[in-house]
Formats: sequence, C-alpha cells, structure tokens
Amino acid sequence: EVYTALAEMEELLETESVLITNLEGYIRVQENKLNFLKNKMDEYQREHADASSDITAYVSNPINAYLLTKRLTTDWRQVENLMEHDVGTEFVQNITQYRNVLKFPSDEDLNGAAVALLRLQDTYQLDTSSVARGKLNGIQYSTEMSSDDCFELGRQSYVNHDYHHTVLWMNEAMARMLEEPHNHTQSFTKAEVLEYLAFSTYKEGNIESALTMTNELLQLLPHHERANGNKRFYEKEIANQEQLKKMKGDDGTDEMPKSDLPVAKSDPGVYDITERKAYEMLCRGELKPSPTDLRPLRCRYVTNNVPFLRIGPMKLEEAHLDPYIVIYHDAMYDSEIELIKRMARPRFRRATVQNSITGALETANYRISKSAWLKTQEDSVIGTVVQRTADMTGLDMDSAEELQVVNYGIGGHYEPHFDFARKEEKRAFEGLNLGNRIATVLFYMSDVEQGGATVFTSLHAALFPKKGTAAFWMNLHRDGEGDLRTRHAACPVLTGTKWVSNKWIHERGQEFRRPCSLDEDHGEFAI
Ligand SMILES: O=C(O)CCC(=O)C(=O)O
Ligand SMILES: [Fe+2]
Repeated sequence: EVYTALAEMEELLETESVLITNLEGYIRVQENKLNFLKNKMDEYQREHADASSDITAYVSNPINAYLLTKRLTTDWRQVENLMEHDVGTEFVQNITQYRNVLKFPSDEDLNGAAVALLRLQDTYQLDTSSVARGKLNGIQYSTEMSSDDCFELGRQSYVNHDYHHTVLWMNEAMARMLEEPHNHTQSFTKAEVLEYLAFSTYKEGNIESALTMTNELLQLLPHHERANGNKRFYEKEIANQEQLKKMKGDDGTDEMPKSDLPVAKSDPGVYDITERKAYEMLCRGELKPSPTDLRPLRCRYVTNNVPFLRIGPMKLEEAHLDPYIVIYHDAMYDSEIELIKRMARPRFRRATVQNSITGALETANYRISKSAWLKTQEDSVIGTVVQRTADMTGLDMDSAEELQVVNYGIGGHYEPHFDFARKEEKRAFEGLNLGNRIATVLFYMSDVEQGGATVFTSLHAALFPKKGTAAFWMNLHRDGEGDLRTRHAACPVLTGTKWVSNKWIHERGQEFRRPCSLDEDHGEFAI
C-alpha cells in the first residue's frame, strides 16, 4: 500500500500527470470528431433549408437530385461511421496499460488515507469544518474539501463502523451542499446524506434525532422503503423507552447517562489520565515539563574520551535526567541523510511489529510507516554513521541491529511501546543471540512541519524532530530488566513528512562498557 509512507505518495503524482495527459488527448480527439460532425450537420441544414423553400424546383434540377442522393448515401454513411467509431478506445486501452507500469492506489489505500485523516482529527482535536476548509491547527493550507470529498470521508467512516466520524463528515457534506446550490457535479443527494446521518445518529444513541432526520428524508422521498421501516423501528424504540421510564417512576429530571467508570480521586490532570490521553496531549504539546523539571537540564560539548571527538566534540542536550535521555546535535549531516534516504527508498516495506505470542512479524494499525534496513558495510557513509553512534553512546556496535530507516506517511504514527522485549516476549530477537535491546539511538532525518513528536508517555516528555539530531536512551536497567519508564510513541504526522533512523544496540559486547549490577541502579551511564 502507498498511504503508509510519504515517499511513495510522491509517485502517485507522476501517475496523475500521465492520466491528465491521456485525458487531454481523449478530449481533443472527441472534440475533433464532434466538430467534424457539427460542420456536416450545418452543411445538411443549409442544403435542406434551400431545398425546403421550393421542393419541386429543387428536385427537378438533376444536379440537386444527384447531390441529395449522394448526401443520403455515401455522405451519410461517413457520418454514421464516424458516429459509430469510438475514437476513445485507444485512450482507454492506454489506461489499462498504465495500470501495469504506474503506481495506482487501491481501495485499501483510500481507506488508510481516510482513517489517517480521522486519526489526525482526533489526536490534534481538529474541528471538522476547519479541516474541510483546509485549515490544520490554525494554519491555512491551499487545499479545501468539496461537499463530495466530505461525503466520501463520511461514507468511508460508515464502512468502518465509525459512526462518530460519519455524523461529523455527513453534517459537513450537508452544510457544504447547501452552500453550493449550483454544483452540478455533486455525486450525492440530500436524501442519501440524511439516511447516513439518521442511521449513524441512532448508532451513537440518539434515537429522537434519528427519527427527526428519517422524517425529513421521508418528506423528500415518501416511499423510501428502508426509511419507512426505520421510522417504525425508531418510534417503537422511543415508545419502549418511555414505557420503561414510567415503570421506574422516573420523573425525567435525571437524564444524564450513568457511567460506572472509576472516578479520579487525586489530581486528575497528572495521575489519573489514561495513557492514551497523555499520549494525545503530549502530541499536541499540551503536557509540558514544569520549570522545576527543566532547570537541571544542561547542554554541553562532549568528547566521551574518544580521540576523534576531542578534535570535534559533539553537542549534547539533556532532555530528561532519570531515565537519562539526551539529544545529540549534528549527529547526521545533510549529505549523509540524502544518501541514506536514496538507499532506503527502493527497499521500503510496510513496517512490522512482533507478535508477542508467536514471535511472527506482522503489520498493525498502531504502527503505520514504511521502513528499510541498511547494512553497515553497504556504503562508507553508513559505516561513518555507525562509528559516530559508537562514539556518541560509548557502546559496542557489533551487537547492534542494521540501521532501520523509517518514513511516515499521512497520519503515520507508532503508538506507545517499548523498544526492548519484555520477559513474556520470549521469542523476541530469537536467533540473534545478542540479548535484549539495551539502547536506542533515534536519528531525526527531517524537520516535521506539524506533529510527529516522539513522546514518552510515562515521563511526560516530548521530543520534537529536528533534522540532523539524534535522541539516545538506555532501555534496560543495569540488572538487565527493562526500564518501563522508556515507554514512548511516535505521534501522527499532521503536515510535512517525517524521516527517522533507528539504531538499536543489544546487550552483548557491552559487559565492560556498561557493566551490569544486581541493583537496578539507573544512574547516568558512561558517555
Ligand atoms: O519515530 C519516532 O519518533 C519513534 C520511532 C520509534 O519509537 C520506533 O521506531 O521504535
Ligand atoms: Fe520505539
């Protein structure tokens, strides 16, 4: 599928350009054909008018008699042939051939792109009408959605049983339809929107509104069979509910739906929010560290006792103290980034996750991106980057995985996860025999216009991508146990594109560089 990475979406524009040229050609030959026929018709009309003014005189002239006969035989045959001849066949055939060579999105892609847009809408709390007007998080972009686009997004949501978004987008389609009364290319009717709206509103639990909309639909189409059936059903449901209320002696003053969700006891802003909420708030930049959290964080030049770094020390910025998370600046140069992207592009595959029970690699909606692996030996530039990673971390690279290059497409994200394998994930890294993933180095290979932060859901820390920087943290405590506080996620990309590379370093070979210890002391490691 193409929607999972922006790099592949670019190819779709090439496809579109070929299709436009083809359509232009088709329209041109159709126009030529129609122009020819129109000229013929004018000629016939002219002669015919002449003849009609004095029919007897006209046919008594032998030349006219001949010409009339000719017009209705060979000339007319030519017209008929042309009418019959489908000048478009060649162009339609072209399209069929393009399908084999050009990249075309599938229905699955359309669904993926729609779901991604809705995910962005939820995560960044974007209001429907702003999105439809091309405004994302307060920034106005040039694209707007037509009523048809809104309707299609509502329909996709409906197909996915996502009634919440169906209602939002069908309402928007309706509002836009009323604003564009002279739109002749609209592919849907008011009655259709009402049907989607009524049913989804019912599914969302509002039967009264569903009934009102169904009645409105029936005013337009009184014999609509399904709507009539639904109307009876909604009326019966409402009657049943009233009956139930009466039986319970409910006086109607307590209409709030009850919930048996636990009620937060302590500060709800900090402790009782679910991880999902924290994730989304971090992505929106709403959960910021307090000044007391920030005060001890420092920036400095480091040499890590590496001779090479003594000549050119690296810029280190502390992002979190315990667990220690640092950002290295200028960790990857633009020329290296360009080469790495170029090498990765042709090898992109949808990123997979490991099934914790079977150990099998599979795709999942909670990780949407494309990735490729680059070996250290493939190019001296990769070798340089890996050596720099060794210098930055003080860790041995022999046990590290290959460089994983990742590109996120529309709404691409990776929900909260650990990079290390937990005890129950016995089959993780099976066969490697290198131990668990002791550390992560995450290179940012692009700026991201909006969204795309890496967020640590239990630390409430967010790292916003900056091209050329690299984040580094240890995933394991000194006793080898996974550090649960390193749980992190990649927020959906709202606008722009996001490229990162992961270098995952394993336990083997680090015995002397990061000696283990029985206590789970997670003090600063050697850098
Ligand atoms: O892209 C990011 O910001 C984080 C990616 C990540 O956590 C991963 O690939 O394991
Ligand atoms: Fe990760």
